[in-house]
Amino acid sequence: MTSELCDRHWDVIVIGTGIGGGTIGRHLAENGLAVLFLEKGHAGQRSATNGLGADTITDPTARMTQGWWPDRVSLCLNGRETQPFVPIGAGVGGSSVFYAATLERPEAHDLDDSAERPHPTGGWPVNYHQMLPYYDRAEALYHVRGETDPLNGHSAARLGAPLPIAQGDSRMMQRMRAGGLHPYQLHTALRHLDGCTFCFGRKCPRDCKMDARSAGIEPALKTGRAALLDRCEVTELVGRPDRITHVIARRDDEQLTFSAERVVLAAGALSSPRLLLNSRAEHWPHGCGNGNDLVGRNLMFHLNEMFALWPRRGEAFREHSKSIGFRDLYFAEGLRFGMVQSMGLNIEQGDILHYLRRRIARSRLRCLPGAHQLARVPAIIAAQVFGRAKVFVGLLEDLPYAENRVLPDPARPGGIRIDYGFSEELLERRLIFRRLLRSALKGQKSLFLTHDPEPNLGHPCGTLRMGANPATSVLDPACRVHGLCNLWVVDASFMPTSMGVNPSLTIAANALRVADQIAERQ
Ligand SMILES: Cc1cc2nc3c(=O)[nH]c(=O)nc-3n(C[C@H](O)[C@H](O)[C@H](O)COP(=O)(O)OP(=O)(O)OC[C@H]3O[C@@H](n4cnc5c(N)ncnc54)[C@H](O)[C@@H]3O)c2cc1C
Repeated sequence: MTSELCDRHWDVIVIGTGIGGGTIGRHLAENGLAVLFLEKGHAGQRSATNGLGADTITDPTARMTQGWWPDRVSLCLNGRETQPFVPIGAGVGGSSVFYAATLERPEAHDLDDSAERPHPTGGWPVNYHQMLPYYDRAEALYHVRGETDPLNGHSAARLGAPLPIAQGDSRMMQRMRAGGLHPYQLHTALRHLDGCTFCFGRKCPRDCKMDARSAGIEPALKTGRAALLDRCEVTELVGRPDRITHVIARRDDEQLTFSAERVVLAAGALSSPRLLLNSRAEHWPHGCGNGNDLVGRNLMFHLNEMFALWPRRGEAFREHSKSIGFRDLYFAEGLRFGMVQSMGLNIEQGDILHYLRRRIARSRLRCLPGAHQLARVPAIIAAQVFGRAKVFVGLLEDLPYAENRVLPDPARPGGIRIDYGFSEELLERRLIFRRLLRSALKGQKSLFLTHDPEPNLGHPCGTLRMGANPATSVLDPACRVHGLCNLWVVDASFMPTSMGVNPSLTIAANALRVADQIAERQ
């Protein structure tokens, strides 16, 4: 079968099957194009009920089989070198099979420049109004349900009805309203079949949670015009100065060559730049599309500000529901922050203990004999007095800086290196965000769980930024690599700024926009 896939000249090859790749591939296959998906990870393991245990979490083979990125990355964070595993997917559906399915729209100022809300890059080359029909379509494709945000009221025509809300959550929303906030039920990509167990943060065994697999790859394959080759890592793009002619990949130690009229790169914001930088030729001496040394730069993550909120005495959360969000601090005091949302996690005594011990380890108390054990006492008291708490996260927008970048790891062939530092501007904005959060939560029993700034390594973006000017961007406004007539990028790399919301709805909407342009050029 593999040789048949290699022999055929495809209409489109899509590299990577995450939200970007799955969404565009489905749309193109449904519009009559022959699409080949090439995916580094496995197609199997629809459900990950066994998950990764303490004994397997660092085992590359187990990680790969379960759909997680297999290798450690070399991370230089603010000058400190570490080798963590990053929480990104490597399997059919990419990271989205593990995501929490919160598909929220950004706000107009995330994309547009205006006198009231100046945009840090002067604005995206596609404005909010132009994106709106694609947000509608992406919401329909991913069966997004939830309540309209009372502060924005932007088109919710396509939103499905929110799920019935648990009593504890409903009371918490009432208290938030009484405190002047404007909470609403989060927008979630969920068909909600009978017996739904809310697979937020883990693989859904059915077509209930809508991700790139259930809403992208599987419907694409059903058209009969698409094919998928898993365990197939693309290692190089080959071509003429203005055109990709071949895609080189490795599968089971065998080198394979594929060809197509068009190539769509959707390997994720950490991997797509690496592939371009590894694609060198006489006419691409610094890598494909890298004439201006921008490939891999402007890497952004959100900063996570996590806090716990406790219910009132006598109230309890019955389930790990991920239902509440608010945008009161999205843009405040003339600054860009982001939305706040529940994470679908409740914390108990053990989690509070863990948190307190982490704080002690960082403070001068760490020198006190027995301080580690002493933390048990306030943890037990907190858990008994307050009960279980609900965890929230404030997503703080990150902005692009050229020195923050991803590149092939010079120390490990095939590896990823990330150089990332917190700018002064980000750290200052973070302090203000925390102050505003504290003030918004006044009168509620709350506890900040984040101490040091924490980049959300599961939200990388911006590494192949889109722009009208080829001197300052890698992709043109249609997400085509400047100077190449048949290479597009549709994963999170294209984003000029990280916005104040989760990225997936925008990645999906943009993939539909690019798909329309490719289909029209047929
Ligand atoms: C635990 C978790 C929860 C999250 N929750 C949310 C949420 O609620 N809402 C939200 O909007 N976002 C969420 N995110 C973030 C979101 O999942 C990602 O931003 C989004 O899925 C990224 O999609 P992508 O298309 O850019 O790439 P990816 O999902 O990274 O997909 C890229 C794919 O390409 C493959 N690939 C890489 N290199 C190659 C190669 N050389 N050859 C072939 N294939 C290759 C990879 O294996 C992978 O399958 C979450 C992320 C995590 C980890």
